[in-house]
Amino acid sequence: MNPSLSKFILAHTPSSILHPTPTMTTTIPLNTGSSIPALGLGTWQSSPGEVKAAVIHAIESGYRHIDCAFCYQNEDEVGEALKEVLARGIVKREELFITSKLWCTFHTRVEEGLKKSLELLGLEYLDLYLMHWPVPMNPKGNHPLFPKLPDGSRDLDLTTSHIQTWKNLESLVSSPSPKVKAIGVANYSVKYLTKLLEHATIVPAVNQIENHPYLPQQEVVDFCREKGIHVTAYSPFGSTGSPMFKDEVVNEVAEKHGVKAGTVLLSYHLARNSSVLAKSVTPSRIDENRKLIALDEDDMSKLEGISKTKGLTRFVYPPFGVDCGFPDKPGGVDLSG
Ligand SMILES: NC(=O)C1=CN([C@@H]2O[C@H](COP(=O)(O)OP(=O)(O)OC[C@H]3O[C@@H](n4cnc5c(N)ncnc54)[C@H](OP(=O)(O)O)[C@@H]3O)[C@@H](O)[C@H]2O)C=CC1
Ligand SMILES: O=C[C@H](O)[C@@H](O)[C@@H](O)[C@H](O)C(=O)O
Repeated sequence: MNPSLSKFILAHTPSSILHPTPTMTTTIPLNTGSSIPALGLGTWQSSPGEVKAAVIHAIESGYRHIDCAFCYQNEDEVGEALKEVLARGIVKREELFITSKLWCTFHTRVEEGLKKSLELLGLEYLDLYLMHWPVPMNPKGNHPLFPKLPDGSRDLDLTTSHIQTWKNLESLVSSPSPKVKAIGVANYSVKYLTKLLEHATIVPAVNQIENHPYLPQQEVVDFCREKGIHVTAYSPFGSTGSPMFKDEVVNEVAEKHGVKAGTVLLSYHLARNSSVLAKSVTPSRIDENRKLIALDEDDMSKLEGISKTKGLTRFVYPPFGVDCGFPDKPGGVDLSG
């Protein structure tokens, strides 16, 4: 079949048909011909000393997708966990989907950034490498990850553009023996994606964004769908302390199905044909988060109604001082290109 026709059909097929009974190992196609497991374990703010056990527990209990990043400063421990599960034969490398991300101070050093993450994780290749934010920061500033200017603001590298960074990421894929199976972006708005696509040779496989009923980002999700870019949702519970577990509407939908609030918050993304990342270092919660259900149209319209009534809440927005193009966060320097 003509590839653009099959892309069109996929993009317009309701996810209830694509995933009638979603499970944590349901996979969703990427524009690379590969696919991504619907549920991934998040590792941001998973403390060293806790994250190794969390990753081992998750893989033992069936997770196959782990979301990592150099700036989480725990990739060495995630690597220890991967080494152990692979050595014990619990999984084979090719059964895992491992993502890492290029940090902002590495935009001009893409190969070095990748090499560092691969070394820390003890891997030969990544399944997905993302540009963490479209925001280059000074690689020679007063801190290797979070450089600041004397006034306390983040030390941006205004001589570099996220578009050039993308070109450098593209070279990773076209190198003779690529160490990344796919490249993508994170925290991209429609504005930044539009600029990127004007110059891209490779369409990003994934855009990883904050996404949940308090921040549906429907315009980004629709744009990505139209362009064949898979969306991965982060902070599905509202990040640290899982504030959205208390939401009345979420609990109403959960009660209807006889499940916990977390199941509804995770399943919401499956119904949108997105994958989702849930972070926990608590074994019982890692287990609990495996449960996914098929939500119906009525559930989805209730969940969609939350932000219409309460307005939008974005839980993760670092103080870059940059206008990333999100309508709910105007102001700051425009780096879209
Ligand atoms: N690309 C990007 O810029 C970003 C990517 N991400 C990725 O997405 C992942 C998920 O997002 P994150 O912001 O961490 O937040 P989440 O929305 O996944 O929430 C994590 C919080 O929820 C708690 N929790 C998890 N499961 C349960 C449960 N079943 N019951 C009660 N509480 C629970 C965790 O506690 P505990 O661990 O103590 O159990 C933790 O406090 C990140 O870890 C990271 O991998 C996140 C933010 C930005
Ligand atoms: O992935 C998680 C988030 O993007 C996180 O990496 C940033 O919020 C970072 O802590 C920052 O302050 O810039």
